[in-house]
Amino acid sequence: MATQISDKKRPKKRSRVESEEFERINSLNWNPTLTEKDDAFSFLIGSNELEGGFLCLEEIDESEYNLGIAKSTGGSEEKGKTKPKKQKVDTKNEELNGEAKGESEEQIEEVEKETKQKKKKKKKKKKKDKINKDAVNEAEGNEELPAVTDGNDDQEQELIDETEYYAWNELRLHPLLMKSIHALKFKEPTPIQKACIPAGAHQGKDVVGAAETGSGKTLAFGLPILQRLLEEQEKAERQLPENGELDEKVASAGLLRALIITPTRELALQVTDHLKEAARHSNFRVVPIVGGMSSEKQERLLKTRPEIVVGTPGRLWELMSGGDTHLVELHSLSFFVLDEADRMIENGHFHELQSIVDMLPMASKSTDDDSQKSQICETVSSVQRKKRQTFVFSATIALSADFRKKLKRGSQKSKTNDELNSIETLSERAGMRADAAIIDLTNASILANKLEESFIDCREEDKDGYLYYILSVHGQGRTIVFCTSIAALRHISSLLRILGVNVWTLHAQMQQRARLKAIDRFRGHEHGILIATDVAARGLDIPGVRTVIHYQLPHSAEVYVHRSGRTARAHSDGCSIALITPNDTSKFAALCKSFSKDNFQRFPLEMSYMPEVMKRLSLARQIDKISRKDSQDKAKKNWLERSAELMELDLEDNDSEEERVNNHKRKKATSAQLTNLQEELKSLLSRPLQPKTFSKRYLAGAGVSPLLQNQLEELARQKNSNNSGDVKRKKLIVIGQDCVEPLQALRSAGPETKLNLKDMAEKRRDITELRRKRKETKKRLREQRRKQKKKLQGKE
Ligand SMILES: Nc1ncnc2c1ncn2[C@@H]1O[C@H](COP(=O)(O)OP(=O)(O)OP(=O)(O)O)[C@@H](O)[C@H]1O
Repeated sequence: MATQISDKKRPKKRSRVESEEFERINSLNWNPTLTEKDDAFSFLIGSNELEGGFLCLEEIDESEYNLGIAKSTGGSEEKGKTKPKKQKVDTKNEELNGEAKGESEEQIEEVEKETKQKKKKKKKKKKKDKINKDAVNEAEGNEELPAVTDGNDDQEQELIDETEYYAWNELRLHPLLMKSIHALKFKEPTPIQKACIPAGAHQGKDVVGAAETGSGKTLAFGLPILQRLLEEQEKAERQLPENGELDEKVASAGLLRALIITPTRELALQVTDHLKEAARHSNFRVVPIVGGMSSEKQERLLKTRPEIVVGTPGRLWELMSGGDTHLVELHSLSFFVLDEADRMIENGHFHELQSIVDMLPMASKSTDDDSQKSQICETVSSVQRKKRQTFVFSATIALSADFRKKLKRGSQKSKTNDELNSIETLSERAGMRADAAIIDLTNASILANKLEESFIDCREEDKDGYLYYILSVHGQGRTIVFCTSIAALRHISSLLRILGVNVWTLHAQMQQRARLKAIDRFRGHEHGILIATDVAARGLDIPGVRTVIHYQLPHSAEVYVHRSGRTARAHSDGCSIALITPNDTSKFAALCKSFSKDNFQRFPLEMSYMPEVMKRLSLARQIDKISRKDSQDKAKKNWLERSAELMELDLEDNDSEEERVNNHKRKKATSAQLTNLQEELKSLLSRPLQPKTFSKRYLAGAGVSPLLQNQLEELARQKNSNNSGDVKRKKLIVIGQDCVEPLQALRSAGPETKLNLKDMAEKRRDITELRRKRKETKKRLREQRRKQKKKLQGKE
């Protein structure tokens, strides 16, 4: 019957998408038990609620959301039953589709009418948004911004198997957000997203979130923010008169709704991009405010009054203290986020952050009377003036102090300013409520699940050799090499470049433009190598990073976790290799202790490569030394000449004729030596790195043809499968430049590479004891000698 009426009443020329949607509506199960009084959609939501096991919702009109997504609701049992159905994504039709579920024909007509009206309204708004977005685009220097689409765009209508996205349904996200999630092809929410979205988006709670690196924390706070903003927007629209005049006001209000603070500029830009992706089907604008870029440009960006601002504390505070109107109108702020919160309380960020936090209106102040004072706020309905939510996220919160326990105990006593340098006091000052949801998904080791860790113990002077070995023998996939100091970074990047290894560098003393360029280039190269300081340790999300090398150990366990977390992100795996010198052993043991690790794997090395590695390295070091000396001399000379010029002095050449000749000769000899060294190295580098001899255990794949390489690999596979029952027999693996990436080498290595950390700790204790005894003996001997000397002197 439904089909007949719809056929009669609707114009015959109907779009394919529309007719598909109506077929789908008509094919839905009719629930005859529903009375007119019942909420038309409650049976849909209700089932979802039961299956999802959610708590009551706060301030949410459920019938407005989840409708497009609800078609596959019914919980896990229904999951299997639902036929995978390919359909075009079209938000408007989804709305229509969802709202029409379980309705009579008249209701369908009504819905159609309503949809048309909505379409009209949205068109108007779209025009407005386009103007706003264009302004942002212009201010960002034509930086690409996703266009606001209404879902009618043909290119957007990809075929999507929505049943694949079933796991998202429980989270009841707005259809526009689901549309972005489809576009991002995120089939299911990550555990931290699953846990944070109900608390943050539906219960309106403050959230403290801890989960491993690369686990999707950005969307765990980003989606709740966008969900609530979309809800508010729709509520406001519903409450406004049909003519749409006030609608325009709401759209143009342009209040700051969410302020997200990150510790590094790169992370702020990345979070911005990520949120822009998620918000691409809404009209909310996300803008980055970071140091190292023109403040005028950023002020222009803020003039477009974006709803979401992501920034670093320094630049944000600079603009806030300068009185930027958009940033200081904080009464409208509904979300305050501290990403990588534990880094924020460290030196260098803390004071600006503290000042920003102090600017936030306190909960009591942000009530109605306060906002009534603001003229702008009056144009926005009260739905936009809810309590501010605070989100505090990091992979390593649980490592740093007893923040979690304190929050659980509700020990929220106010502290003095001096004591503010801890996450809990900072969050408290930011207005975090005592009933915040604490979501800690970190395991005992804190480290990412799919991360394989290893180490190489070596002498300080051999570090460069091992680094070159890993990069040249296993140079597969993207690699980040972490240094603690910029001097070390300069040293190894220079050596590696001389050795013909193409590397990019990233450190805090670089200009922002160069920093971003380095990341971009690294991102664009499948086997790229980035040498970085800890400025790249946190948050940087570059897909395909297969290996992280700790050239120097970091100062803290947190930094180790974040550095290693640049690999094995989202659903991928990866490995980390730490280069440990005798000086590092106690630091390393302490690190292992903080991760509750009992054994660690030694990275498998084919030592027969080392003579060739060291030969090349020795030449590179000599070349580096000569070039460095030469450039230092030139810099010194330039400085002298410049200073003399400034002081209008003539530089006298005091060298005698003989000295000048000798200098000239020396220079000529050095230059000849440099040329010889370069020639020698060039000839070595022209052939692939070869092992000195074939090892019993490994066959070297370097320098062999792909065919032979395949044959050797096949042979190795056969050998390994024959040996599978005999664990103790060493495996045969093939390593080579075109073959084995570090993770694979690590996985193929035998059990002998496992290092028991308890044994290591015992050995260390023995060594310490030995040193102590030696010291004591020396002291005793010294004492004896002194006494003997005294005796002798007395006799004399
Ligand atoms: N539901 C999802 N399914 C698949 N991939 C996802 C999902 N959510 C996020 N991602 C992707 O996972 C990667 C890591 O996400 P994100 O940067 O948010 O992690 P993080 O937990 O903040 O990491 P870190 O602690 O290192 O900052 C990103 O590339 C992101 O696009």
